[in-house]
Amino acid sequence: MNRIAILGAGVMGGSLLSALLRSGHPPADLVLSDRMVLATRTLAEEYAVGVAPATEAAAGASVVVLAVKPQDMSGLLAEIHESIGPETLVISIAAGISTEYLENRLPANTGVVRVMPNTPAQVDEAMSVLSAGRHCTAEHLAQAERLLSAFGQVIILDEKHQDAATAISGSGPAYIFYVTEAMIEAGVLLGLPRSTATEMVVQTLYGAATMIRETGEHPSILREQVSSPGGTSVAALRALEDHKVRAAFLTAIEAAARRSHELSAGE
Ligand SMILES: NC(=O)C1=CN([C@@H]2O[C@H](COP(=O)(O)OP(=O)(O)OC[C@H]3O[C@@H](n4cnc5c(N)ncnc54)[C@H](OP(=O)(O)O)[C@@H]3O)[C@@H](O)[C@H]2O)C=CC1
Ligand SMILES: O=C(O)[C@@H]1CCC=N1
Repeated sequence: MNRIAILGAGVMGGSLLSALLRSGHPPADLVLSDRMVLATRTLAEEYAVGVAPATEAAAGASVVVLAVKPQDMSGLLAEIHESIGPETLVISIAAGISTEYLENRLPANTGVVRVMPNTPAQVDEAMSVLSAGRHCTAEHLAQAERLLSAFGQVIILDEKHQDAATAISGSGPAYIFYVTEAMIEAGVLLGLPRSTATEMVVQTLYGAATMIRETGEHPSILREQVSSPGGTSVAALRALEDHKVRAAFLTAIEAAARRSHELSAGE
């Protein structure tokens, strides 16, 4: 039995579903469940996968992916408790929800892996950070790693780092999209057509990210290469320093990690 049940068919559940299909999982091995029955049916029809109530989906699965909001997790765990078999691997992608929280609400000795993925899973460029629960075997962890590395990079970390991972890579795409919006807006302010500004910004982000990855250079070296003495870049960077943009990023990412920690307490 290789069935994977995805419980929660929202943004992330849908992203994981499409990523798993692209990576070669047969549609017959995937089943989706969500309390929004109509939306689930639409998604299931689009991808030709099965749809079932959470209890039924979980009962027939070797891997159960929990993709509901942290605030909905305890209700879902109560619902599926009886459906989790001794061999079932439970993978949770919920921000802030610890493996201990999950283990305390699942049958004794259930293998649990906590994962923080991100939406670039939609384009096979996810960053997924995995942490093993107490009863997770080496085979469980390898299984989770295989599943997630099909649509991006995987790092295995001690669970104490999950709030940081959530703040950096889980929420990270939101910060990058925000910076992208701001740069496009600046282009429009300078009189460029929006579509032209968008093309310039997107290619610049893509090129800069590719340079960081391919050169292996520290970003500060790459930034210095752009900053000609007495030139335009250094004038802009001074304005960013004046507006404390670096400090704003530190504060913002600390706030995200704090929020992840609060979610673990059910707040
Ligand atoms: N979005 C992101 O970038 C990332 C999200 N995550 C995590 O993924 C999880 C899902 O987030 P996201 O996809 O954004 O949220 P969404 O709200 O888009 O999706 C969650 C879905 O689960 C449904 N749901 C709630 N309770 C149940 C239940 N008991 N049974 C079945 N379905 C249920 C919700 O229904 P309803 O709409 O009625 O509430 C909703 O459709 C969260 O825990 C989040 O922390 C992790 C990494 C990145
Ligand atoms: O904003 C959130 O809570 C989720 C978790 C990480 C990304 N999105």
